[in-house]
Amino acid sequence: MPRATVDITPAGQRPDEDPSLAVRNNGGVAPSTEPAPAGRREALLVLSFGGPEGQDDVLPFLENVTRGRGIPRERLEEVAEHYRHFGGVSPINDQNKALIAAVEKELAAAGVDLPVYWGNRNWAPYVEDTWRQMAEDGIEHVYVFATSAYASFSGCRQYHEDIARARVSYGHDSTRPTPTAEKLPHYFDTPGFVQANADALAAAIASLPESLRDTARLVATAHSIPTAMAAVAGPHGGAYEAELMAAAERVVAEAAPGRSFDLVWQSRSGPPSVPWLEPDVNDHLRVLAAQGERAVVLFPVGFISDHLEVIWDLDNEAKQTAEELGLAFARAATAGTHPAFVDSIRGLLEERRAGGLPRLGTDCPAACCFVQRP
Ligand SMILES: CC1=C(CCC(=O)O)c2cc3nc(cc4[nH]c(cc5[nH]c(cc1n2)c(C)c5CCC(=O)O)c(CCC(=O)O)c4C)C(CCC(=O)O)=C3C
Ligand SMILES: [Fe+2]
Repeated sequence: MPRATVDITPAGQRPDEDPSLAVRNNGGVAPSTEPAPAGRREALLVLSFGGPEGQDDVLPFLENVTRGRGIPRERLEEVAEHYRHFGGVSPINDQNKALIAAVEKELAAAGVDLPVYWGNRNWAPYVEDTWRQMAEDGIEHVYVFATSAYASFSGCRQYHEDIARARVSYGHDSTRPTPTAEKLPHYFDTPGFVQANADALAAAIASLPESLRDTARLVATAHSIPTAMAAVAGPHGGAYEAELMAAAERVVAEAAPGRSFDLVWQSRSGPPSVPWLEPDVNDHLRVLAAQGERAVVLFPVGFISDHLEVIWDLDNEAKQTAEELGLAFARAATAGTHPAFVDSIRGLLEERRAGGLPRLGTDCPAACCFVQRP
């Protein structure tokens, strides 16, 4: 089946025709258009956000996440409470371990002999430590699967920066060369990611009482980001919203053909004076109730696992909002370890190993998603 893509760049234009592409935003390494050289020792790195493993980790973790980001103290204390509610343990680490186990199994079944490593930006195992391990294991080239499917500073560029930092951190005091690396492209439009989300949406619709299934309002959610960040997402701006809209359209076309849906935002942070994408999911539920809607199905297509921002901000907060408004509520699962999603991850890896034209997320113009820090 041909791979569906959304053309974020203008017709016929490759991102690297942009004159700002003197240096690629890919850890300093231009992605190859040749097949992987025979005999090169390669690995897959699952690069993620990281999360605390207990109450003592919560504040140091939050300090790592927000260092230099201008997040008010009150917001941090509020988010700390969300983690404390779950014993200070983020579900994201177990979810990443499960994803890695599923990908390892998938690669083995397909006869792809490639070790899979795990590293994070904000908590152990830190990506710098994983990089050292990979280098010491003799790995020469790393394909990086970031646990975000979309463009934006937070979802793409920051992962490129993590890769660059990890490469340099190993390079200085070692006898072996630091491995080269390439980030795998955005994957919101891969058939497996769409299929996983569509199956989950169909199941969530089916979980409602029969009388509400056909009329329930379908609501896609994603992490809000500052509007200034959204404006510069992708080579030409606006790619975060465009990719999310494209993904949600495909998911609904698959799970509930012909039905309309809304795309709204969750988990806003930052000081109130800084504008973020709106409407917030809770405000949107109020509008829907006022319009006479009786049921909603939320599908968090902006995330790939049911981590804390999903289980707290949707299963607690948004659900409670819906209850207060008398709206029946269902929440679709994220892609998680759905076999179709895992299959598409193998596909992304094999696509890059075969060479060919690198796509957005692998080959990003130098200024892509660049945001001035607060
Ligand atoms: C676009 C996006 C994704 C999706 C892409 C991706 O998945 O990467 C995402 C994912 C996640 N965000 C997460 C957690 C947090 N995000 C924060 C803060 C922020 N997120 C932002 C954006 C995003 N975030 C932004 C613009 C900020 C403001 C600070 C800054 O400009 O960088 C804060 C600080 C407190 C707060 O302000 O909320 C926390 C604790 C977790 C882990 C959950 C768990 O532990 O299970 C995950 C997967
Ligand atoms: Fe976040």
